[in-house]
Amino acid sequence: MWLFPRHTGEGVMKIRFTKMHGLGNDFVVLDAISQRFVPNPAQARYLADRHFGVGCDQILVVEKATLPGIDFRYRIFNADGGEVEQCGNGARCFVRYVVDHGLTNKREIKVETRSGIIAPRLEDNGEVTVDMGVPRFAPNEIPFISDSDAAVQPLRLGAHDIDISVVSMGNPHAVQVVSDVNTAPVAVEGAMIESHEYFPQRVNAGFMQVVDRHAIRLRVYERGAGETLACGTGACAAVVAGIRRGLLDSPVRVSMRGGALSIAWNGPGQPVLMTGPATNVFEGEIELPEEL
Ligand SMILES: N[C@@H](CCC[C@H](N)C(=O)O)C(=O)O
Repeated sequence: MWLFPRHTGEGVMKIRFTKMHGLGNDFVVLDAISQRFVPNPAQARYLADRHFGVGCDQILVVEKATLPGIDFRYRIFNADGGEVEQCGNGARCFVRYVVDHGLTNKREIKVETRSGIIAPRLEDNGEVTVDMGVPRFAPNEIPFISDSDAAVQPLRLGAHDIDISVVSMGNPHAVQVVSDVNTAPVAVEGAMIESHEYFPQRVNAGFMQVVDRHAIRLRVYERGAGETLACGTGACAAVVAGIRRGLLDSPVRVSMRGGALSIAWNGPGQPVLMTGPATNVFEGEIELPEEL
């Protein structure tokens, strides 16, 4: 059985792309301004496939803005083909992409995403700082089935309860504190939390180890992608959860398997600032069967 249609030479589309990563969370970036292409779910899965396609955790699509005073719109598709609201590591790569490809000469850019406007800035040292917006805790904004927006809430997982903090960074996160990220049951529990019935749009599951009041270690089982080497919105959500729980003080260094981010948050009603690198890997062209 073929997992994907064979390439017959007929009905084939060629798509230009750039492969990038933010701390090992990797992306296929598409310029949908010059080549007018936005992947459908099957095409997104094909591009993301690490055996048949290019391979990535998410696909980022760069488009013209639709709102006045905004520079670009960018869209995010998980490896499972689903379109999502926000991506922290993606936001940093997006900025490097539009600057490096000469699509803008600004270093501070306003970008439309599915969950609102974000404001990334390319720093002199090549890192990118992103104003990721104000975190939300109301259950209907996650969405999470609960009548409480308490900083810690129980969640039934199989035969036991875990304590989670739910945070929306535009996209949904459930963060738990663990004693050691290396031994945390990320694959098994992460998958159970991701598709828990109390999260009707599924959720990203974070496992945070507090090192001291300004440092954590973090692993994230991402909705629609599985465990990634780093998750920008996951880092923001974990720091916000840790500060709300009285465990952390801003700024916090978040160490993940792919590297570290700096996250700052001054409390409720304030935006979260994320700073970290964005890396170009290579440029390429891939043939996409039209029947996908
Ligand atoms: N890797 C991202 C988050 C991508 C989206 C996420 N999987 C979701 O479904 O919400 C990041 O760096 O934030």
